[in-house]
Amino acid sequence: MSRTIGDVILDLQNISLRFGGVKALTDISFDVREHEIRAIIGPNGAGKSSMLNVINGVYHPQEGTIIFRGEERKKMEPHQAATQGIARTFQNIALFKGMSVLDNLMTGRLTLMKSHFFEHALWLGRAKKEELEHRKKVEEVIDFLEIQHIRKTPVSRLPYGLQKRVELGRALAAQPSMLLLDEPMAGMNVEEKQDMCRFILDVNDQMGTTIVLIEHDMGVVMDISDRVVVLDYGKKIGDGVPEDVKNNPEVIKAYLGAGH
Ligand SMILES: Nc1ncnc2c1ncn2[C@@H]1O[C@H](COP(=O)(O)OP(=O)(O)OP(=O)(O)O)[C@@H](O)[C@H]1O
Repeated sequence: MSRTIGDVILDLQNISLRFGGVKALTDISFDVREHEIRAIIGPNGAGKSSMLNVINGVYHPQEGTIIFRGEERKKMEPHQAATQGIARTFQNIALFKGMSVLDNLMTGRLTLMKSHFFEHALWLGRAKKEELEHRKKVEEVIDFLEIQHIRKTPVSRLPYGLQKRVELGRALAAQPSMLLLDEPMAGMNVEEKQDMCRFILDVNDQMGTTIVLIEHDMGVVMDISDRVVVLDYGKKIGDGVPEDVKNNPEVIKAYLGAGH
């Protein structure tokens, strides 16, 4: 599949979010188009993770409007985000460390499971059929991410870079139409970063998944993103294609000021 960037599917309008006296986001507006890779960048504490949490319903903004696939809301609820096909990964890996890679990926299917807990426990007809279907999808993700050799390994025994890949796998197991990635390459060596870049591009291209990503590595951001939004102290200071953002004086000043 060769991707074509489509219409706006997520439109964030005038979002403001406060925690007591801390203004995490002030009047932020930007949009995300179908199939694009949209990066959110900015110095530490700029409000990037808060923005992802607004998109997937973990944080509720005091002001603003979120329009996702034509539905307008003041806030998103986590279950709405999940059922509407939004999945995310976290800055600090949030896997079940004692469980195998396969079982961790199966937890990514939970929101899609229809049969009742008791049917699963008793392995009744519908549950059995459903579980086999979920297994099949998870095996597809395992093949896609080239992690067949570690499918039975407990996550705690894996090197950091592979744990990050498993976390991507768990998000993909939910077959999201939009994937929110919070620093997918943080703490990785060059080779691990190259692998992760390739997988992100493949997910976007072959699965058609729209990607919103926070990343500190500017080389990576400028290489793989279609458009970049820049936050600083909770305010938007830049938005556009990588070339424009790179040459935006306000962005350069914010980064130099932050010692990047
Ligand atoms: N749950 C919370 N309670 C109180 N303050 C919060 C909370 N979450 C974020 N903040 C504050 O909001 C501001 C933005 O934080 P956020 O984590 O969104 O920034 P960030 O750009 O993701 O930073 P980093 O690059 O360091 O991860 C910070 O001042 C932070 O302390």
